[in-house]
Amino acid sequence: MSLSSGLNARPCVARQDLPVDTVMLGLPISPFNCALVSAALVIIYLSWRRLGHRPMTISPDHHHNRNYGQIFDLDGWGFRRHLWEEFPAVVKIHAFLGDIHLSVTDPAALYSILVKDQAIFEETKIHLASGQLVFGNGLLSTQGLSRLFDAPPFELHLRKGEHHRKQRKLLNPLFGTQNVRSICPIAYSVARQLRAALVSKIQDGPREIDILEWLSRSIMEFIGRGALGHTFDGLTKETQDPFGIVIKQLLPALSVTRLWRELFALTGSVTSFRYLIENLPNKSLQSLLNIVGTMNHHAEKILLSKKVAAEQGEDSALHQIDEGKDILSKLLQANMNADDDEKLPFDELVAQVSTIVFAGVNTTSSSLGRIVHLLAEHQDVQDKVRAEIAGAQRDGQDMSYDELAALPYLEAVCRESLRRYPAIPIVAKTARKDTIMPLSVPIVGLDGKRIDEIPILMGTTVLVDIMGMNCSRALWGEDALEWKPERWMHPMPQTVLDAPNCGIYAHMLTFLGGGRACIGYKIAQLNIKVFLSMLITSFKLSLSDAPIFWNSGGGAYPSAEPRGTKSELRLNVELIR
Ligand code: HEM
Repeated sequence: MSLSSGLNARPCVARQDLPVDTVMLGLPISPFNCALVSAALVIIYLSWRRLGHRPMTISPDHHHNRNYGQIFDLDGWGFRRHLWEEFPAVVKIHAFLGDIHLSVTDPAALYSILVKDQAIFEETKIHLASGQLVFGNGLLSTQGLSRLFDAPPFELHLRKGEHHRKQRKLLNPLFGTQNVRSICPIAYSVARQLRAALVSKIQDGPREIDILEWLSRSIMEFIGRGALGHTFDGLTKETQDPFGIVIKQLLPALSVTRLWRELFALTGSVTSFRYLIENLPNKSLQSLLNIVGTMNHHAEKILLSKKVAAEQGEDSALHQIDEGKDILSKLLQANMNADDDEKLPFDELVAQVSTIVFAGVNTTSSSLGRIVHLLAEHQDVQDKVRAEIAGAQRDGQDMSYDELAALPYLEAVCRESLRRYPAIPIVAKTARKDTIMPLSVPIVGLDGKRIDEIPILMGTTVLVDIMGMNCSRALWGEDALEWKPERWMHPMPQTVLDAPNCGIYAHMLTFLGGGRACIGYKIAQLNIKVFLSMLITSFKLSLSDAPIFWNSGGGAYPSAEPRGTKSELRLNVELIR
């Protein structure tokens, strides 16, 4: 076949030096080359099966011929919006190597994917395999809720069953309101450092500043101290903590290696996936591995120091940063007190450390960055939020978690920004067995037939269009695409209340829903509100001449040029108090 002929056509110089029994398809026999050839054969077989043999009855003829790359394009906003507007509910997307994905915005279908049938709709292969490679067995990468899926080859290679649920059971209470309340003073302490850093930049008068840089550093510091009991010192030292540096490098490193990871995930095995990545002499992949190595080394160091403190009991807590109020210290305590079969092993605890920083920092920076950008554009809203906070503060004292949560206009601004501009606009899930996906409202296929529900075949990937549902006109009204904090000062539209509620937050999908919803959403809200209240009462933020483009892709971030790879958000900052 063409694979072998292609390889045989290569110059034979290298082969002539080798004994006959050490070559295979023109490559020297080594474990890596065997794996490479096997992987290539599996990938070719899978692509052939997808292209030629995949039944096309899985979705309505509501299909779209454009490339899947457009959905994840850095400038994919327009294309996605076109999809929701032209094809509400469900649309067929042509994906990698001829695969078909369904992009979904229908609330009943989303309820089925995220809540009712969440055991069927698991994380995609690339998500799980990459997560295993990068974090090990952390929350983002352990397999889900069900023992249903024992079908080879993919599931055989992942640790199955209740793994993810077991981790959530131990971790969920630690991210609850009580613990979030107790880290509120840490948020204020970091907010004051943020204020001091900005004040030092504008001593000589108002100035244009890349505010995102400072927000990201502060959020990293808050998550470091509040969640891990570790200071990155990102606001005080010029040199940055090595753990902080690699955490920042991880997302870009994952983006540039996406194609390789997509390809290797097709082998259906985490072991082969890891083997291929570790052995392919490719600069980007090797750089990803270096980042992962450094990140895990530091995560382990943090955990070991916390573990020693936890074992020494309460006295040692007093000597720790923020007196051991952080979530990791509490996790270690909970793990020590848990029954043997509920305990997490050491490697799974290490995996949670980098998972939490990775999942928390970029998303919160992006969301807070978006809010300050919107407030710079809408000075009237900025003034109103400032007046509300100033009116509620007693003698300049920090407001408690509950007092902040009770400010209606601040809440409205946060909700509306998180609704209209979710930091993660799309996530993907794969059906692990054949199922039926219901629809709230029947749709009409291109053949004119009415479609009430959609049969989904095992292996089909569905794209949960978070932004599409958050901005659905059918749910939120004709003004759904406008940013209007005032909408939250009135009762929610009946259409939203009547739709199946699949999100954990304010009837929207920004923090997703179901068993894999964001575990840190209360921390994110606390973080956003404390930092915002400090910023808005100290500074006036306004637009400068610097251009700002919001890029899409896996997660939203601003840059100074379209499709910019460097994130930045330059605003004018003026001290007012
Ligand atoms: C505004 C800020 C945030 C947004 C918009 C956000 C959004 C999300 C979304 C959409 C998911 C699901 C991802 C997927 O299924 O692929 C998720 C998961 C997760 N988030 Fe967040 N997040 C935010 C802040 C945080 C914070 C502050 C933390 C931790 C301190 C955190 C920790 C996590 C973890 C550990 C998961 C994985 C949960 C699991 O699979 O069980 N997030 N987040």
